This record gives sequence, structure tokens and C-alpha cells, in this order.
Amino acid sequence: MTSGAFVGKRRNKNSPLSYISDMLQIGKTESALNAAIEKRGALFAVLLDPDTSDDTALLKAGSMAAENGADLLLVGGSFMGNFKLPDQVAALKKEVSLPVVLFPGGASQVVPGFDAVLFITLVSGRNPNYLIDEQVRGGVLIRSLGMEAIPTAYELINSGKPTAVEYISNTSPIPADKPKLSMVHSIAAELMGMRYVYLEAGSGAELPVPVEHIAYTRKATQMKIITGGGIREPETAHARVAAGAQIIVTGTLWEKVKDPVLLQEFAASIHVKG
Ligand SMILES: CC(C)=CCC/C(C)=C/CC/C(C)=C/CC/C(C)=C/COP(=O)(O)OP(=O)(O)O
Ligand SMILES: O=P(O)(O)OC[C@@H](O)CO
Ligand SMILES: [Mg+2]
Repeated sequence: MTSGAFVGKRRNKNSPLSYISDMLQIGKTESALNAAIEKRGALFAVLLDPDTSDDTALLKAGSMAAENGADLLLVGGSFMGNFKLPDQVAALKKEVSLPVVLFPGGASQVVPGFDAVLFITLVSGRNPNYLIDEQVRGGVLIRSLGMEAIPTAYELINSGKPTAVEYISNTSPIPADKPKLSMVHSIAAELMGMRYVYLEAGSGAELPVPVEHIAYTRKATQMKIITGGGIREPETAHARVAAGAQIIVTGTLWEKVKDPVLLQEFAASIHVKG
């Protein structure tokens, strides 16, 4: 096996290792997100479900979110079996000027067209498949696509009933009443070099991540905090920004509710710096 296919675009062909230093820089999308966080206080992300046979569903949902205050579009699911996704992402990228970022449930979901990928590691679990195996499989694909990766710790927090992520990953979530357990996982992730941490209640969760989990990670680390799962009201989003979260993700809500005003209310509750 040659390494040629996996090294992405080399910018300086005279230096054999130049591609590594290029790739390890904080990329364009992450820099733009960091700058937007600085400016607005926190960002509003909408998660789009890629598991759809409707060719225009992603485009419609993404455009509506973009027109009504979203800062970032995430695309991902616990399962993903949509071979038309690259075309759908390309169509979405033509239409909206927001970053479109892959949030993968596994390596098989790595396809071209995204601005970046959340390179997640399920640090709250003890399943080696989601700690290293998917990353090894996905990493070579990401590198060969020349795609930007944002190293992100993924922590699953108990939210009432079991969620798809818990079931699929075969891991136990961190107990909801043990925020210090999130904190110690976050510290370890930061020491491993991760720059973002996603505190996740799970898609469609009964209860969102308790604010204490966010506050403890905020106090103990400098990573950017993403949180999502079970957030259905602007007030719930605002409370998590006040606790230290910098990206709020909502997904399931918009599968039933197509309400531009509610999208705008979410954006206003999250953009605490205006
Ligand atoms: C870095 C790469 C290439 C892969 C990492 C893979 C890891 C660690 C995954 C963690 C476990 C997992 C299954 C995460 C899924 C995250 C996600 C996109 C959740 C949102 O999807 P849901 O809404 O729960 O899915 P459904 O709509 O299918 O229920
Ligand atoms: O679908 P919801 O419950 O909004 O959750 C969003 C996201 O955090 C799931 O990974
Ligand atoms: Mg879902």
C-alpha cells in the first residue's frame, strides 16, 4: 500500500512533510467558527438529517435555517445510507453561504463536499470502535479528500430514555447528576489535543444536557463547547449559552416544525452579543 492516495493535496512539493503541517493547522472553517463565536457570543447550528430519499429535503431545510438566523449547518445521523448525499450537499453549498459540516456517526459516512468534518471521538464511552477504529477508517478518507477536520470530543450524557447514539454505540452515557464526570472527560480530551467538545443528550432526547455539565467543562477547559439533544425552546438554548456553551444544536424539532419565526427566536436567544 502506498501512502500517496491518503496524503491530500501537497502545497509545497519540495518539502516531503509539508502536507502534514498544512493539515494540522486550524482550518478555514474552524477559524471562521471561532471568529463568529467571538463576535456573536454563541452560534446557532441546525442539524440536517441525511437519511432521506427526497432529493430536495436537505436543500429546503438548510435554506430555511440559513435564511432565519442559523450560523452553521451540520449533516449527520446515527445511521446514514444515502448514496445521493454528495449531490445533495453540493446543491446545498450552492444555495447557502453558511459552513456545511459533516457530523458523522461512522467512517462510512465520510463523503466529499463538506467544508469540514467534526472529527469526533466518543470519549464518554469505552467502546474501542468509537474511540479509535472509526477514526482510523475515516481518517484516511478525510485526508485523501483534503477535507478539514475539527478534532472534537463527543460526550454522551444521560437524558432520560435511551437514545439512538447510546444504542448504536453500545456505550453508557455519563449520569445526568454527575457533571464532574463530564469535566474529567473534557480535561482528558483537551490534553489529547481536541479543540471542540460536544456535550450530547442524544437526538430527540427527553431532557437536554443539564447546565452544570456545561459549566464544569467551561471552568476546566478552553475547548469550544457544542451542546445539543432535546433542545426545543429558545429559553433552553439561552440557559446553555449562559452556562458556557458556544454552539447550540437543534435537529429533531425542525423535522416537525417548519417555523421561520421560531428559528429567528432561537437565533436571538443564542446570539448574546448581538
Ligand atoms: C471521526 C469519524 C469518521 C467517525 C466517528 C464516529 C463516532 C465516534 C461516532 C459516535 C457515535 C455515533 C453513532 C454518533 C452519531 C452522532 C449523530 C450524527 C447523531 C445524530 O443522529 P441521530 O439523529 O441520533 O440519528 P437518527 O436520526 O438516525 O436517530
Ligand atoms: O435532534 P435534537 O434533539 O435537536 O438533537 C440534536 C443533536 O444534538 C443530536 O445529535
Ligand atoms: Mg434524528
